[in-house]
Amino acid sequence: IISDTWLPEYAETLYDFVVVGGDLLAPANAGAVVANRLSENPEWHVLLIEAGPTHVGVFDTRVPGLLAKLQGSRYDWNYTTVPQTGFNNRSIKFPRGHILGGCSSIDGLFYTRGSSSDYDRWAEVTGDSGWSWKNILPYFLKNEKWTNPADGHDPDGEYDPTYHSTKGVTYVSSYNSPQVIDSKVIAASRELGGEFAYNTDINDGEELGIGWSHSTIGHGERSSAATSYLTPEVLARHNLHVLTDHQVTHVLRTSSRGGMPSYRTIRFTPRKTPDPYIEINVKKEIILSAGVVGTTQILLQSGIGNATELSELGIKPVVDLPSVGKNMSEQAIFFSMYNLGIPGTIEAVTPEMQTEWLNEWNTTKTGPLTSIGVNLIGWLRIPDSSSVWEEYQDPSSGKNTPHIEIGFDGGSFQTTPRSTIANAIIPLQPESRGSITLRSSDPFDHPNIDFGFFNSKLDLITIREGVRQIHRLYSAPAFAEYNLSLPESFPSLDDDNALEEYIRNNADHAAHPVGTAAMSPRDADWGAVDPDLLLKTVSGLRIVDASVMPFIPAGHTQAPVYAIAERAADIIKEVWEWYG
Ligand SMILES: Cc1cc2nc3c(=O)[nH]c(=O)nc-3n(C[C@H](O)[C@H](O)[C@H](O)COP(=O)(O)OP(=O)(O)OC[C@H]3O[C@@H](n4cnc5c(N)ncnc54)[C@H](O)[C@@H]3O)c2cc1C
Repeated sequence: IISDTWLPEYAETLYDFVVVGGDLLAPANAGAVVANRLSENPEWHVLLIEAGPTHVGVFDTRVPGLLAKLQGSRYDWNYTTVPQTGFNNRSIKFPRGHILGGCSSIDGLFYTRGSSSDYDRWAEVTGDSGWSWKNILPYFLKNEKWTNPADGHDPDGEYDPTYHSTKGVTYVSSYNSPQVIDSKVIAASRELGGEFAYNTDINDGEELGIGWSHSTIGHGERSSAATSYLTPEVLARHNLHVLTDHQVTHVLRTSSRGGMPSYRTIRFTPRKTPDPYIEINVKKEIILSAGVVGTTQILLQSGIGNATELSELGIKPVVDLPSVGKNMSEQAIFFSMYNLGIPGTIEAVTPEMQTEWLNEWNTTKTGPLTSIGVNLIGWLRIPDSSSVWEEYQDPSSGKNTPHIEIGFDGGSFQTTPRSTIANAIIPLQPESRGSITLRSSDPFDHPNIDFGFFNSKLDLITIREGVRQIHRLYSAPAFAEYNLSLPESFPSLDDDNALEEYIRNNADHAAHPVGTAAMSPRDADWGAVDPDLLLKTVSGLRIVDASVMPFIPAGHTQAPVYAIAERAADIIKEVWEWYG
């Protein structure tokens, strides 16, 4: 059942598991994944609680090209960061999905896994080989349902089938609608080779080079955690209840188990009228999949976190876990724009074109609105020979891990390139760390979100080097006829200080924060969860979402969250099936 009100049959059920955050066990993903997998056991009663509304009937979530309309809408939590020192004290908007499926219902649909070394590093720092690339890959495959692109082109050569699965649940495809600069980027890659060499599959654990982007799109439509894990068949299970429009405010200590405080009581309330508060007990576990912000907020409001900071806010500290909300790692993003010096390029999208594209999508689920805007991605390293490494240590997980991602947006929504090519530049493995802290003891108050951008200058330098790498690519003969130039306001590429200042004034976030409840070895005195994702020092609380990643993978985060959630579901099943 799915309901936005607390039904009598919900109140009458004694739940084995409550999952918080509608990305199904990893509501991005995560919450929806977990709720789905646990309710496969008909003996277990599972309740999934989501603060936002259902995704059913929300048209804009279905059409990939309309994703920008979701940000700032009622399907977004609409957070704002605290002033970012590294951004010359600018505060920036920070969207998060407020809807079943979490961010996967509103995100940019890029499907990237990161490099094999990212997961081998997780295994090393947690002491659990289950997180290694070799062992996590089957969970990527369990999630993925590879399908042919909407425009009918043959994706042969744009991926390696060995590393993909057609048997999972979330659709993944190669690019769905061509854009004009694609052939130029491929030609330049061939001409220059080296760091720009063509990579057949950017998701096989070896990302470096330039390759086709993959996205969570199937048959022209967004595939989210909600559409893939909360299908009508899954929602028809007698033992799965989904409660939308309700916010979890606290987890409460119920008793003790195994010498540890047992957290098996959960408190929540309707989101629109925060009254009445409902409290229920859970037989087996509470699983927090509320994302980096939601999960941190619930833990801190419940007195689980840095005891001194909580006391200062008048919250009684009950579990002193100083790592909660700390160690946050987020990538910055910066767009460099190039003007096209050829006549006849389209200046702007007209309303007529938009209507035409929407008609096409409505009738055949094809056309420009099936595009995520970026068909090719470059994954680059700052060379070992660079003077940067005289001052800084390499923050990447290994030599096969890129420092920089470059997305090429050259008029995907037009048949000829618009007069500007936009290039998204992301420092993939930032050294800077930020935090989420409470503003007050009111669970409805948005917390302080501080990404700590450019606290380490290396992240700024990484973007600066990315700007120069793009310039090298555009100097290839393939781009000569475009006669590209940087806007007049853009500083000289030779002037480090001017370039850095320009980046500080114009950078944004990439929407991929992780690490606020990071995994660490069972006996470590840092980190928030053990390698099985159980919250340290208590019984009954598990965290399954982007918060647990100890380091951000070199890419976007929804695919890693799906893999974490799938593995977590197996871990939970194994434990509780053993207990019977
Ligand atoms: C605008 C945007 C663009 C992005 N683009 C991409 C991309 O192109 N590719 C990619 O890989 N990743 C992208 N991401 C990031 C990716 O979607 C997220 O990293 C991932 O989905 C996070 O999953 P999660 O399970 O950790 O949390 P979320 O997806 O944030 O899910 C948390 C869920 O919990 C709910 N919740 C929160 N607090 C409470 C509470 N107290 N009570 C009940 N429910 C609660 C939320 O409403 C939400 O549904 C993007 C994200 C955004 C916002």
